[in-house]
Amino acid sequence: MHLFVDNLTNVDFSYLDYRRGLVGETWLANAALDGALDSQGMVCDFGVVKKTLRHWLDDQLDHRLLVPTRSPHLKLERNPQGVGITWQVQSGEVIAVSGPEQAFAFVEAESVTADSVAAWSVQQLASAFPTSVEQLQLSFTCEEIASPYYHYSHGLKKHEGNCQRIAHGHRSRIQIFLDGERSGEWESNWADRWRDIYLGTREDLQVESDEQTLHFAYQAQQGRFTLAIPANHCELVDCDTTVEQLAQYIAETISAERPGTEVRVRAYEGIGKGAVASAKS
Ligand SMILES: Nc1nc2c(c(=O)[nH]1)N=C([C@H](O)[C@H](O)COP(=O)(O)OP(=O)(O)OP(=O)(O)O)CN2
Repeated sequence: MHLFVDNLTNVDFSYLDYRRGLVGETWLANAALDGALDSQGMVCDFGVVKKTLRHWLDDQLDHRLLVPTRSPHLKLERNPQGVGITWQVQSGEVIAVSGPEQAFAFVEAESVTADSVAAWSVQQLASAFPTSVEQLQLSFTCEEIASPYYHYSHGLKKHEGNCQRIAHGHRSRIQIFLDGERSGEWESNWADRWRDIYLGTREDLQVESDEQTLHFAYQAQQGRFTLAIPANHCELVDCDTTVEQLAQYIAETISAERPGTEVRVRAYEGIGKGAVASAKS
């Protein structure tokens, strides 16, 4: 018998990609199980399926940096403070990240794709279900978005939860209204500007930064985090990168270019949530 659960949960994370660099991403998770019927006449109680998988996905993938451990572009070191990673991008540039172990997911694959992460997750979940479940399948899909969207990575050092991790991210739609009218042109501008971007807070910038490479570091509840990233993969902002403050930043930036226009921004963080901000200069 075959059982399925669509849209189990969504996971927000970043990953290292040879071509794109540091990519913020959001996937929806779907599950399917094969097995015989148990004494309740079920392959497995939906309550058990959803609780088990949501707990594992929230704990092991959500808000982590996914690192493909079989990639030739990776160098990985473990030290008493946690993990240090160096990643070579196709352009020849390098991204270096360090932080506590819990900020990373080490995916045994050559690259991070929806299929490789699903296959690795299924291996990790091998003993999570009763023996009556013969096979588990996971799949990850992207939210269908017909309008512009961007992928960003960031870290919120003041967040008491896992958003404090320096390199986690989202795939998010953006809606921009000028004098009440939706502007596809401005939405496309921001989707291009923030494609695979790191949004860094200026106060986290370190003195060793130069024109080529920006270095960020901070101490948060889970430990010390550092990131060195090519400057052309990064946009610096003077605020924390909560979605409230990013929506305001976008609205004010547009408003400065379009004085006298009422600018309203509806910025999403991942799927189905975000913030609205307005500006007029
Ligand atoms: N009001 C705000 N709350 C939160 C913000 C924010 O900008 N404004 N940001 C975060 C983090 O950036 C986090 O990455 C958001 O991820 P998400 O998975 O959506 O957050 P949750 O863990 O709360 O939700 P789950 O659906 O349970 O994963 C957090 N909060």
